[in-house]
Amino acid sequence: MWRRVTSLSPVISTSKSTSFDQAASGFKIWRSSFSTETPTMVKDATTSFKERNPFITFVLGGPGSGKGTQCQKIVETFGFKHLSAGELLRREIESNSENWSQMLNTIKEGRIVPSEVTVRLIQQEMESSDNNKFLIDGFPRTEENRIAFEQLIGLEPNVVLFFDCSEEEMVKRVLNRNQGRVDDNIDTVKKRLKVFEILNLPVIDYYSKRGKLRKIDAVGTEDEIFEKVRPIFSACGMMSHYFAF
Ligand SMILES: Nc1ncnc2c1ncn2[C@@H]1O[C@H](COP(=O)(O)OP(=O)(O)OP(=O)(O)O)[C@@H](O)[C@H]1O
Ligand SMILES: O=c1ccn([C@@H]2O[C@H](COP(=O)(O)O)[C@@H](O)[C@H]2O)c(=O)[nH]1
Ligand SMILES: [Mg+2]
Repeated sequence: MWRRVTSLSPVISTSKSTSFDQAASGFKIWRSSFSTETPTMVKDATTSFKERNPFITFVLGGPGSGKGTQCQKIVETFGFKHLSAGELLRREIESNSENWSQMLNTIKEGRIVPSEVTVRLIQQEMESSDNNKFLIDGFPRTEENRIAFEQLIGLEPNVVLFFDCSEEEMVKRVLNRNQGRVDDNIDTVKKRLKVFEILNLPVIDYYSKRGKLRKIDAVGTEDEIFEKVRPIFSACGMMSHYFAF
């Protein structure tokens, strides 16, 4: 049986932040006496995650479109916390957690793990992080995932990135990835592409209609693509995204 999601639990966290974060958060803010540039946010123990007013970015795109690669660059440049849903599931499998074999089979077949499992893992990581800016990579995969996140976490993303890549290029990248992933083979990739088209494109369409989608042409070098991502997160870009929602 799949486990159910636990309720939101209060956490205490401390984080370095930019002035943007301060403006965007409901945290009590104070300046460290050691630095005039690095304000520290102190969170009340009773404050729920939602009240932290986090900045949430969903990062979507087909298998091999470069989500993880670009997230790494966003982390280095803008200091986000990167949460890859697929990576969280792979960690669960490696730690032999409950249902690990069902999860492994699901991933091998390119299917989608039940929402309550994935949302619980994302929730735990977000709540225990002292960062308040999140990149949620490879999630939501389905409309059901999206609704589960919104209902359980009580928040919507501030912005949604979509790395738009041709199938031919995605297949080439996945088959060359060479990281030992059980789903990096031609049979599973074909299934993942189908699942992406049928289940993930409606999510992308939903956010497009909500004005939250930032579509990026993901063909080119990693650096070329990052130059298209950068303005979205530059100080002005983030402010306008934040206040637009
Ligand atoms: N712009 C690019 N050009 C060529 N290769 C790239 C580019 N971006 C990423 N890659 C390579 O393609 C492979 C897939 O990239 P990455 O792991 O970032 O994709 P992903 O979208 O996270 O895929 P998945 O959904 O399967 O996790 C990696 O080996 C990566 O080094
Ligand atoms: O929200 C999610 C994210 C991922 N999965 C499963 O994991 C694999 C790999 O995901 P990547 O994002 O490509 O690392 C994916 O094909 C799904 O089987 C999931 O079920 N739900
Ligand atoms: Mg990835």
